[in-house]
Amino acid sequence: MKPIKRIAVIVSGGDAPGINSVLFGMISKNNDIEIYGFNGGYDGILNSEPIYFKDINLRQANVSGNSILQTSRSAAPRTKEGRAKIIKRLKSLGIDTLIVCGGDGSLKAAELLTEEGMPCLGIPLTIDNDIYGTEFTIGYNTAVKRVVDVLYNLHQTAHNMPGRIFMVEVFGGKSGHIALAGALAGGADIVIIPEMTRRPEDIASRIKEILKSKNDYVIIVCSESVYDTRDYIPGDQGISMEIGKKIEELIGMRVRHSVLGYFQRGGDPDPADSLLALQMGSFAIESIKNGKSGYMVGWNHHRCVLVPLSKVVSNRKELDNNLLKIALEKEMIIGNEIM
Ligand SMILES: Nc1ncnc2c1ncn2[C@@H]1O[C@H](COP(=O)(O)OP(=O)(O)OP(=O)(O)O)[C@@H](O)[C@H]1O
Ligand SMILES: O=P(O)(O)OC[C@H]1O[C@](O)(CO)[C@@H](O)[C@@H]1O
Repeated sequence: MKPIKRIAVIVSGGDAPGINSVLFGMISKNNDIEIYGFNGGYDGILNSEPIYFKDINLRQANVSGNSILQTSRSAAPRTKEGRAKIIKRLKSLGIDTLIVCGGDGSLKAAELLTEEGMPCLGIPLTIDNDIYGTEFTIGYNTAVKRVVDVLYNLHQTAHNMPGRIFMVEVFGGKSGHIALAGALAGGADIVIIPEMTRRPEDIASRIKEILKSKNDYVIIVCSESVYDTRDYIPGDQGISMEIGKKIEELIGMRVRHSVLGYFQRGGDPDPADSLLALQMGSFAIESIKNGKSGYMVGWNHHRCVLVPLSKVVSNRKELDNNLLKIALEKEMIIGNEIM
């Protein structure tokens, strides 16, 4: 087997806390391998010069959410011609393997590049946690913590001025992982997620029930993508306002809103994400040394594993069953699973 000398790393799609820790994990195993990075995702391969990582003090950067490598959404990998340009550029620099840190779209591109002649390895990095083959994605735990921090504060103002209804809209793309975990950990009363149906009438009657029995307040967590009349477009915000309006009409009470938005994606990583990222970065290098490509590094049963990229991109990740069961038992979800 030909010894691997040069690896390039990119971050692609939405950023997530923990990028620097992935790099830190890679460098500590650097031995006989040169590691380069490109700023700006797939576009960066075409438009920028590689950065050699040995020159950078990663120890300090490890704890920061201000990433050494910037990310982007780019058009190039979506066409065969674009991918051919990316492969040509990487080969001209003598790169043996490309490591792609990103979400499902980025990993799809990595799968296609591998098929077309550029060996790639994927690392699941997205706050949404919506990637098949891994229990957690890098950035997810930090994003859930952001939601929970807000809910803790909300409980206090809600307690101080009782009798009110609060609605918090959270990120998560087309999945409800952040909303479900955030709502449970943050003690919300109701959670609205894209995987389950939600009739405003049912939500309204549950709100009335809670206000009557507890006599204090109601906190609702709503996923950003729960549109019924059209498809969700990444970055869309405001569906909670629409649902809130319907609830107001049904109950005759005001719904008070907070749309969390990008605040959930920025900031320093929590230790859980730093440690996950460090291990995935280190494992990726180890795997490349063992001649692996065409895989994603996943996290299952407390350890890193390799999952074929083809499997990752052709399957949908289910919600955590235990969390879903608890939310249903507590009547935080009023609806049925969407098939
Ligand atoms: N079907 C596809 N084929 C080829 N390349 C793709 C495809 N989908 C996405 N990509 C590439 O991956 C990049 C990132 O994809 P996308 O914007 O969907 O984010 P992501 O990686 O899914 O992360 P996140 O959902 O967390 O933002 C795109 O800008 C594009 O370059
Ligand atoms: O930064 P953009 O392109 O507006 O995308 C926002 C989307 O990206 C994500 O943060 C995932 O990276 C989603 O949670 C969110 O809907």
